[in-house]
Amino acid sequence: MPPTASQAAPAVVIDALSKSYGKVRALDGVSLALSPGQFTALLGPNGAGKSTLFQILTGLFVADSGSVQVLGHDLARQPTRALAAMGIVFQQPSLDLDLTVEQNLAYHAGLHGLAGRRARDAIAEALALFGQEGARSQRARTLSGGNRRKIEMARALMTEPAVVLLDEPTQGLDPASRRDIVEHVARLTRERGLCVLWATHIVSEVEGADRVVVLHKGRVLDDGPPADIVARHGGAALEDAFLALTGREPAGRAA
Ligand SMILES: Nc1ncnc2c1ncn2[C@@H]1O[C@H](COP(=O)(O)OP(=O)(O)OP(=O)(O)O)[C@@H](O)[C@H]1O
Repeated sequence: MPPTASQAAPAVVIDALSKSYGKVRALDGVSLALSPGQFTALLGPNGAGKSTLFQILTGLFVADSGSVQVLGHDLARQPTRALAAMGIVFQQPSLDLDLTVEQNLAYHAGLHGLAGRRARDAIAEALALFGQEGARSQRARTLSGGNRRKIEMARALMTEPAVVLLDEPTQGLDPASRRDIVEHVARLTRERGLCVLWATHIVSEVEGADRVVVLHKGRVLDDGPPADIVARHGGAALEDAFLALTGREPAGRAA
């Protein structure tokens, strides 16, 4: 029997990570271990530190202190190996809208040393994961916002990463597209044993996550399955617990 997410060795270990911008402490001693096969939501309001954590995990920023290990590779000492294990979907859309979907993915494949038939196969497989085979020859500009996001996710998965980081990946999408994308990624997490970290401030999209890490003012305030967080902090739903944790009472409870 394969190990469950909680039994498997962590794919990512974040230890006591801190980062300040001048006097603003964006991350204050954040520690997390992320498991394969687990969809972890990093839930925090604006300014919580989510993007700062992602920028450190993706090697764009260096932490003031603390460490990150990805599949046992230290991000500071072995960045190439650590980064090679990760697929990333950035908060800002990043497709070249004047290129076709295939050209966008082929460019990314080339950056990862995939060419010729291997690249074509990887592109076809990645597009199929998100039901986007038919978009292959279309210019990215002609796709809906939701489908552009799916192409970015296909691109992130094309190199078969063990770890997938998504920073507010549903920004600007309508509720139906958001739900569709969350369900897609949750299914792939289970089927492929991915280690997924999904940052968002939208509570409703992560109610079905395996685990929710609540980040506020650079600190982890709670961490666990959504039902456990709700039970610990009261209220009827994750949103109530989130508002209580981050110091903003649910509207119904305001005096
Ligand atoms: N480049 C920067 N220079 C100065 N302060 C910054 C910089 N980037 C972020 N901050 C500050 O660091 C804190 C954490 O910001 P960060 O963008 O990481 O949060 P976030 O949770 O991603 O927010 P959002 O949901 O709004 O994107 C905030 O107080 C923010 O104003």
